[in-house]
Amino acid sequence: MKTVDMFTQSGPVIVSVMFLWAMFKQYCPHQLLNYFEKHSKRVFTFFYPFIQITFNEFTGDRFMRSEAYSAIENYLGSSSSMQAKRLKADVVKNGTQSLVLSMDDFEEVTDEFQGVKLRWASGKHLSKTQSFSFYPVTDERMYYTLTFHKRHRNLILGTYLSHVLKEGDAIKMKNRQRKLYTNSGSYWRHVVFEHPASFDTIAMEAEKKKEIMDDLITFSQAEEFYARIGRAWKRGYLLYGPPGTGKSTMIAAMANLLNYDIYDLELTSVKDNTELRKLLIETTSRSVIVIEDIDCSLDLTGQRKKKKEEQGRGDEKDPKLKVPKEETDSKQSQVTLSGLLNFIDGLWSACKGERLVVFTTNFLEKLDPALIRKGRMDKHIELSYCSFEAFKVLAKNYLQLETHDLYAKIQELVGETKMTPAEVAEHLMPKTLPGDNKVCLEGLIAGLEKAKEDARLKAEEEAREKGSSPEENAKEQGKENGWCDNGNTEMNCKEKE
Ligand SMILES: Nc1ncnc2c1ncn2[C@@H]1O[C@H](COP(=O)(O)OP(=O)(O)OP(=O)(O)O)[C@@H](O)[C@H]1O
Ligand SMILES: [Mg+2]
Repeated sequence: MKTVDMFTQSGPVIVSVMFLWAMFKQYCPHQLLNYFEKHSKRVFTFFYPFIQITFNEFTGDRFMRSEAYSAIENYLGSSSSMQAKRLKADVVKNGTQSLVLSMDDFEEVTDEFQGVKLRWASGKHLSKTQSFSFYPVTDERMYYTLTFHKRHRNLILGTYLSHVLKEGDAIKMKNRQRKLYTNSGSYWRHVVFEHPASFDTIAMEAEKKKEIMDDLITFSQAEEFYARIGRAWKRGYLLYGPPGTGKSTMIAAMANLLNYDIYDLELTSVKDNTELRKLLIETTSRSVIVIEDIDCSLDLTGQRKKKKEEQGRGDEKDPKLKVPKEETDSKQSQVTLSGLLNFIDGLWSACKGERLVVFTTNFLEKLDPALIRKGRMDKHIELSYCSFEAFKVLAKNYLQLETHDLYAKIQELVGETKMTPAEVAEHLMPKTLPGDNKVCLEGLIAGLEKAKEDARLKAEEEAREKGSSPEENAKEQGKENGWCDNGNTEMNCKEKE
C-alpha cells in the first residue's frame, strides 16, 4: 500500500484556512462575527480531516490506572527511545536491572501501521486540588492522544488499537518482575522469582526435552483454540521419578521458558476446601500452580474412597456441579481429593487466562488414577536416573566438556547403575577453582563403581534373606519401588514390554 504522509500534505491547507479566518475576523461586522464564532467550531471540525482520541492515565476512579494507558506506554517505549528528544527513564528488575524509557510530557512520535502514518503525543492535565494542607497539592494526570486521518477510521479503531493493546501487554509481561508465591494458610506471600534453571541446563534426552518444550509453547499460544473448543485454558503436568531427578528444577525451567509466575501450593497448611478455593481463585493468569509431593500432601486415596462409600455416588462424573461434602459439613475439615479435583476441573473454567497445574510425586503408583487421568493431568513426564545423554548435558554445563577419553567408561557404568542427575552433578562440581575436569570425571567413575558394588552387595544380602537368587531379588526390589532395573517406572517397563 502507498504510504501517505498526511501531516505534510495537509499542513499548507490548514495554514491557509487559519489565515483566511484571521482576515475575516478583522474586517467582518460585529453581528456577523458573533454568528460565525458561534458556528466556527462546528465548521472547523467539518473541515479538519483528522480524528483525535485521548487516552487518560486514570479512569473514572482516580486511583485506578487505565490499562489502556499503560499498554500504550509500553507499546510506545521503543519508538519513543528512537524518536523523542526528551525521555523519562525507569528501572525494571527482571533477573537483571534494566532501563525502560518512555517519552516525556508534551513529546510526539509517529507510528506506521499497514502503510498508514499516525501520530502519538503525550500531555498532562494540571489541576490544584482542594486541600487543608498548608501547601496546595498539584494533581497531575497524564494522557496520550492519537491523531489520524478520518479516512483510516475503520482500520485504526478496529485493527490498529487492538494491535497496540496486545503488543503493549506482551511488552509489559516481558519486562515485569516475576514472582514466586507460597501460601501460609489461606494467604499468598511472594518473593521475586529469579531461578536460573532453563531447559538448556536440564539433563535429559534431547528428543524428550524438545517434546516438552514444544508442548508448553503450543499451550501458551493456544488461547483461540481453547476458546473455540470451549475448554478452560489450562494444562496439567504430572512429573514423577525418584528424588533428585530434576522435578523441581523442571518446574522452574517451565516458568522461565513461558515467563510465568509460580504459585507453590502447600496443601498441608490449607485448612479446608473453602480455603483451597480462595487460594486458587486468587492465582493470576500466566502462572504455574505447583503441588509438590502430592502423595505426601494428603491421604488422597483413603479419603476419596471413604467419601465414595459414604455418598454412594461417582465423584468424578460431573465435578463442576457438586459442592464438596466437607464444605457443607464442617469448616474445620481437611482438604480432600474430591475438593482438589473439583477445583482443577471446574474452577478455572470461569477464570480468564492461562494456567499450568503441575503435580510432582516420587511414587506414581500411590496416586489415585482419578487424579492423574488425562484431562486433569494431560501430560505425564518421567524424570529418571541419569542416562549417558543426560550426563553429557551435565558435563557440558558443569565442565564445559563436549567429549573426553573417560566418556566410554562412564557410558558403560551409567548404563549399569542407578545414579540420579543430582548425584552425578555433585561429582561434577569442581573441587578447586579453576577445576580439573579429569579429577571430576575420575571422581564420578569412582562414585559409579561404588554405587554398582553397593547395589550388588545389597541384592546378595536380600537374596540370602529371601532364599532367592540376587538377580531375581533385584527385579523384585525394582517392582516394589515402582522402578525397573534401568531406572524406569513399572508403568514404563510395561509399556516397553
Ligand atoms: N535432570 C536434571 N538436570 C539438571 N540438574 C538436575 C537434574 N536433576 C537434578 N538436578 C540437580 O539436582 C538438584 C536437585 O534436583 P531437584 O530438586 O530438581 O530434584 P527433585 O526431583 O525435585 O527431587 P525431590 O523428589 O527430592 O523433590 C538440583 O539443584 C539440580 O541442580
Ligand atoms: Mg523437588
